[in-house]
Amino acid sequence: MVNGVKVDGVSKIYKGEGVETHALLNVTAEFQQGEFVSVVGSSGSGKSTLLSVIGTLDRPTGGNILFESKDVTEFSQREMADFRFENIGFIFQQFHLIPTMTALENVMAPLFSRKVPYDKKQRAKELLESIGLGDKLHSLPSQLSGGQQQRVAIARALVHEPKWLLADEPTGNLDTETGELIFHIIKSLNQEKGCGVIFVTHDSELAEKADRIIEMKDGRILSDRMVGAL
Ligand SMILES: Nc1ncnc2c1ncn2[C@@H]1O[C@H](COP(=O)(O)OP(=O)(O)OP(=O)(O)O)[C@@H](O)[C@H]1O
Repeated sequence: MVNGVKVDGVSKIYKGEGVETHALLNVTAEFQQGEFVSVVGSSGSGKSTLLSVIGTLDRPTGGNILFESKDVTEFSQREMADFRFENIGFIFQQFHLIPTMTALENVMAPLFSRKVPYDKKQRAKELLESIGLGDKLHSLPSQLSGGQQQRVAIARALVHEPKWLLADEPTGNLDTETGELIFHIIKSLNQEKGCGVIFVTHDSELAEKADRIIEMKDGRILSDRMVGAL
């Protein structure tokens, strides 16, 4: 029984116009529930691809991905969508907020077509308040700074209390200070809510603040170590 996520011999080949790109090559790693893992590596090393296949946004070409022993690579599209809703929140470098919706509406958006046993508006409001946006509930994204928009995106990713937060360079568009603030918000949510975090970053200083660092190169894992255990 895997208590978390097991990536087992996963490969991903992109095919297009006669060219094959081996984005992931036989990658194996385990992620324990609740841990905070950074993923680093040069551009094109496969970090985003790894996150996409773990998050069921994309299917691997080979290998298996097990969440608590359930193999998500065998799921239908529909099963994958339900699985994602229940288990995974994403944040990206681009905030991907809906420009015509307020902060509060953006956070509630993933819940619109879902039946949930709690008050959607109350949940979204409390989450925004907890990350310091209680006075911006009715602001549109265009009225918010980059750091505030990313905070809205974090609240949206966590509104359904997923077991995993997958973050693809969430500080990439922010200045250093704001990037650190965002990192600390994610770290404290990881500690408070117990959601595991896989955090792709180019920022080696931030990466060192995780529990564990995975370094990728050419579609493979080059190193996988606990922070402080060099
Ligand atoms: N949809 C796609 N079609 C074709 N090739 C792709 C696709 N997505 C990624 N790739 C290729 O797969 C390889 C890994 O890309 P990936 O985006 O995972 O790297 P990365 O480490 O996240 O890079 P970066 O740090 O620049 O975001 C690259 O060679 C990339 O060009």
